[in-house]
Parts: sequence; structure tokens; C-alpha cells
Amino acid sequence: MRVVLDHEDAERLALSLRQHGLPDEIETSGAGEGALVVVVLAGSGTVAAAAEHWLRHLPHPGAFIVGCTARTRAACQCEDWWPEGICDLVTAPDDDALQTELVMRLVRLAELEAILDADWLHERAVGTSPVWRRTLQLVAEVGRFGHGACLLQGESGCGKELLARLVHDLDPARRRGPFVVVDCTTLSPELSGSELFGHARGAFTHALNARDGAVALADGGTLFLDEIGELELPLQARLLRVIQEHTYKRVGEDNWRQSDFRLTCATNRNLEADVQSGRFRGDLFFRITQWTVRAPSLAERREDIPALVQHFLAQGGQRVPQIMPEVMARLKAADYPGNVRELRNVVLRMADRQRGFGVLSTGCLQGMIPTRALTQTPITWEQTLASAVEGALDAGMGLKGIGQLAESMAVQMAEQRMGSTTRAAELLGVTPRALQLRRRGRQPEAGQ
Ligand SMILES: Nc1ncnc2c1ncn2[C@@H]1O[C@H](COP(=O)(O)OP(=O)(O)OP(=O)(O)O)[C@@H](O)[C@H]1O
Repeated sequence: MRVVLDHEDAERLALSLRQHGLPDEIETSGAGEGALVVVVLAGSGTVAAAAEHWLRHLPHPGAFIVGCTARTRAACQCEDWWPEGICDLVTAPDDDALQTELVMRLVRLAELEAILDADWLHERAVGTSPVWRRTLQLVAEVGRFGHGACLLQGESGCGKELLARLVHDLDPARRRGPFVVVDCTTLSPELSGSELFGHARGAFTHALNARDGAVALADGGTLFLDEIGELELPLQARLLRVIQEHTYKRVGEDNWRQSDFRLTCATNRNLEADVQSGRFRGDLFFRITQWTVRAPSLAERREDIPALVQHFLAQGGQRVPQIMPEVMARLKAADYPGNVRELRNVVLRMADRQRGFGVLSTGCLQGMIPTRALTQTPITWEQTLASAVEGALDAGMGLKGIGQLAESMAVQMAEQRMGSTTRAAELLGVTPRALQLRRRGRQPEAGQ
């Protein structure tokens, strides 16, 4: 992690950082091109100017930290101009406390950076687009340093459960414990209490044995409530206590039990609007949103599509087929209302269809992605030609063979289109005699 300290007291801060074991480059002067983190100390009225400079030079995703003391915060009015997700305000009562705070923040950033660079993360959560990287950075922070409940919001199929599992796996206190998933859309009104809290023997007809519910099973780990926005109001009320107190009663039992779990929830609904309309309890909303992470839709990170396609092909377990450039162009341009899940299904279907050929060509796309998307996707003739040449190379043809084949096809097509050799020759910019010779496989001499 390369850090630039654009800071009145930069040398002292650099010394503290080195003492805290920050191993990477720390610069106290210089242009700072390519620096990942820039720290500016507010106070001398230079913050806005410094921000303007650094925000132009920061790589994506970078971090721009403004340090303020109680004395300088009002003067810098940072919140007015900084772009969300990049700038970070660190405040402290005085200069010494600010120094300590900044050191802590940078040490944490370095740890997050190491997580973001880890191979295991990229193998699971594929994508390098700025919006996805920012999402992973927040998830890493919530998982590694956060303790409270976290709500993941985003469209269906965009990776909320995958992110919830990352929060669990990054949490040092929970990762060795269970990760228990409850899909709230499948909780029936009659059995939901038992599924969440368990039941005593004989609590209801067919309750032949006592049983633990999801809350008990999640003890020591994470309880993941998927689609929490679908929970009925009475169940929302019962959840409140267990979330706050971590105590619950089994159905048909009177004694309180304890379960120590971390709560993560996901929804594709606008829960704030549901709170406004009375569909979701406001008190529950505030208890599940200590952290909120928005998972971006695939449309917001189209540049990640090629890597995701390769990732899903590799999951097939067989020899990974080669993809024609125009196939990738179409996959990249198509719409996926079902987000990454839909892309995954398309890729796996294509791979099934082409199994054994080793190459995914446009033929395997028919019926795979919605016609609307296919027809909207412009395919240039260069892409089509590139795809054909790639196929010929795959078939082992050399330059001469490819040239001859292309030429004879061009002659054939021009004649078909124009209906006569003379007009076809005109179209191709050669004389009719030259065309006849070419058709007979002889090279015309100059001037023919
Ligand atoms: N960045 C990613 N890298 C690799 N696979 C991904 C990524 N994002 C999503 N997936 C895969 O896409 C599929 C859907 O993801 P997931 O189930 O996490 O979505 P979701 O938002 O929870 O969906 P829903 O709202 O329907 O519950 C899964 O197979 C998941 O592994």
C-alpha cells in the first residue's frame, strides 16, 4: 500500500506508521502519482485545493483521508465536496489524538488492502470493477472489524448471499462457527416460529420430538436471514427480542434460551419505503442496519462480465472452452434482469451445448440470452470476420489457405448478390477477366 502524507506534520506521522509495522511505501512529499492513500491535514485552509489535486490523481479505488481536529473541522467543511466512497474524515479533539486516529485508520486500511488482494477472495468474488471493489472493501471492513448486524441490499441474483458468506468468513470471532441460512420467503405462517426458534416435544400435532430452530443452530456463528423484507409483521415482532437480547423461547416451552450469533440479512426490497408504508417495523429496521452494504447490479459492472464468464466456465470442471470474441461481446452487451445468477445460467447452458467442441461460437448463443438483448446488440463485421479467422486458425489453416478461402468466398458472394460476373467484378473492384481467372484458381497478371 503506497501512502502519501500531504500533511503539516508528515514526518512524525510517518514515524508512527513505521513503528506500527506498516511495511509499504510511505512518502512525505512528492507528486504521489499512483498512491493508494493520501492523508491531508485540515486547518490551513488548503484542504479544498489539496482535495481537488488528489482526487484527480488518486487511482481507483483509492482512499483520500482528511484529518480534522475540533478546531479545524468547521473551517474545512469537507462534507460539502467529497465524493462518496473515496473520502474519509477522521476527527479528533486535538493534534496528538488525531495522529493516533490516523495511524489506526491507516493500519486498518493496510489490512483491508491485504484482504482485497488475496487470491482466495478473487477466486470467490470475481470482479475488479471500481464499484465491485468498493463493495468488497466495505464487506471486508464489516467482516473483519465490524461486530453488529449487517443488511445487504440489492437486486435478486447480484451476489448478496455470497457477500454474506464473506462477512462470516472474514469475522475472526465467527468464521469457525456455523453459517445458517433462513430463506424468509419459504417460512410458512404456521411453522415459521418453530423453524426459527425450534419447538418442544408435543408443542403441536406431529411435534413428536423436540427440535432446535435456526436461532439455536447459529450459536457461535452467523444467522443469515435472506429476503427479510418478506417476513410477516407478527414474526418481525418476535425477532426483535432475539436480535437485541439473544434470548428466545422454543414453541411450546416457557424457559428462555440463549444463542450468541451474528446477524446478517439480505433484501431486494426498499426497506426504508416499507418502513414508511408500515409494511416493515421501524424498530426492527434499525436493529438490522448497523451496517448496510449495497450489492451492485450486474448492469453497474459490465466490465466484470468477461471474468465472470471465465469463472463459470472453469466451474464446469471440464476443459475450459475458448470463447469467440463476438460471443463475449454479445454476453457483455446483453441485459441480465436476474444479474450474476442469470449470467451463470447462460454460460453453463452454452457450455453444455458446445461440450466437446472446445470453442464457444455464436451458434451456441441462439435462444440463450433474451432475443431483445441479442437484437439490440450490434455486431460489427470486424467481429464476425475475427471470429471466422479464429475458427480457421483453430482448424489448423495457415495464412495462404485463409487468404484463398476468403477470396473464393468473396467472389462467390459477390456473384450471388449481383447476378452477373461483370457486376460482381465491379463490386469487387477488379476486371471481369481477373474474376474468371480467380474462379479457375489462376492468379491474374497485372492489368487483367
Ligand atoms: N462476484 C461474483 N463472483 C462469482 N460468483 C458470483 C458473484 N456474484 C454472484 N455470484 C454467483 O451468482 C449466483 C447468485 O448469487 P447470490 O445467491 O449470492 O445472489 P443473491 O443476491 O443472494 O440472490 P437472491 O436475491 O435471489 O437471493 C450464485 O451462484 C453466486 O455464487
